[in-house]
Amino acid sequence: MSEHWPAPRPDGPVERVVSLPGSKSLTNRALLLAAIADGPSVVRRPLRSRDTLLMASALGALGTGIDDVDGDWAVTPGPWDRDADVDCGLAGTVMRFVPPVAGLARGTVGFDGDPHMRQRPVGPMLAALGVLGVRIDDGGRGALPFSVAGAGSVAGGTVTIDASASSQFVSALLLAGARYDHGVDVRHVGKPVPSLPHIEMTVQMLRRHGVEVDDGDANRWAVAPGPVKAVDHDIEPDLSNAAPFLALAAATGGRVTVRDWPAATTQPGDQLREILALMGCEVDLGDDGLTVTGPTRLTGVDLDLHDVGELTPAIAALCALADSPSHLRGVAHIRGHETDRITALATELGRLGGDVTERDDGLSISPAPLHGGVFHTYADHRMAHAGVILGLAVDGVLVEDVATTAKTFPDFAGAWTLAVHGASQ
Ligand SMILES: O=C(O)C1=C[C@@H](OP(=O)(O)O)[C@@H](O)[C@H](O)C1
Ligand SMILES: C=C(OP(=O)(O)O)C(=O)O
Repeated sequence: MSEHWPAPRPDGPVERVVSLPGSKSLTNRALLLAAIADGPSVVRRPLRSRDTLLMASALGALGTGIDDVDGDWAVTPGPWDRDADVDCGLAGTVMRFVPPVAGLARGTVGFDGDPHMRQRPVGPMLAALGVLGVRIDDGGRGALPFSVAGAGSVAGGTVTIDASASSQFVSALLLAGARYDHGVDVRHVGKPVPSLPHIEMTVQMLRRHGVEVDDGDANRWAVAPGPVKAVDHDIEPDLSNAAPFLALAAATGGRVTVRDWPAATTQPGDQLREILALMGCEVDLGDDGLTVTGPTRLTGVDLDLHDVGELTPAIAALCALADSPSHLRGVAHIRGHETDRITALATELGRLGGDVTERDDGLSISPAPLHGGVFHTYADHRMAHAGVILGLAVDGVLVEDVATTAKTFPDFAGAWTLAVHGASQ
């Protein structure tokens, strides 16, 4: 795979039916809950990508049995009785979800990751864990690398946290909370918590495991102490990774069906239905899956993406192809994602001729003639998605390091080429 990948450009409207790999967020929650459950269980149709393999390795290093059975993952909780090292890679879910359960291990668990992972926010969560009784050594940095001195049990209780930098701080404490002696009662104080659907996903999955969660008040989540019942999970397709494939219909005036789109889901990617409709697409959720039919011209949108920040790169790319201005707001927190996505999008869209204004909490994008060139991706899978979307409508877009998509999508370049050109290419 060359470092600068020529994004495939179709000859005309694309009509395609695609099946997509499983959800990163559902797979990593399912693995973690299976590992702290009261018996063995199976995670069916899991995503196997860098982020989920890192989660499986982390839980395996602690002492969990994770076996491949016909493509599914059979998980057997084991005695967490050893020291371990956890590589977080660039996976927020590994850096945030594993430390709270590492406190339940008997041993010292070290955490580190990719160079950029040391910049991603985790300090408020480490401080909250300290209050709950987990011993952390982070050298006062509030960032990777750090270690957790697992004592075999965690007291738990009430804690106040500013989770405005990432919803994953809250999800992480809730996922572990039932196994703490007193449960957890998490109260958020600060600017609004982003990505609330992901917290709802955590709450729903905990309830499936028989865990009692009180989320009746805004900015407060309480998990009662008790066993985490072993239950099997069927992983839905990753609806956020559906964004470029649905954009293929939107940008070419074609028609794309994503199979197995769930009728009801907590995945924030489900909001693509509403967003693409606002941009002028026809959207139909039926028995075959979700079908999006693109318009002759895309309309710009004014959107608060606070709840669905991870969709911003793909939507920004579509906005750059629209024939009226767009304003994407409410996503200051995505500056702490795989890269500073606001600056990265403004820089890279601008480099290809886009008319983009960077705001503190988002981007304004106006119609402008685009041209080819290198689209830098900053080790960010969703920047690569933005690049290939632009390449649908602009000749000569070269996506840097398309392999970075392996974070959440195995062989994305292959799947994308097939989606754009069909089986004959
Ligand atoms: O809990 C999760 O699985 C996620 C929560 C969100 O994180 P932030 O709240 O940090 O945006 C999202 O962007 C990320 O891709 C996955
Ligand atoms: C923000 C993202 O990932 P992470 O789970 O690493 O935070 C993402 O996938 O867009």
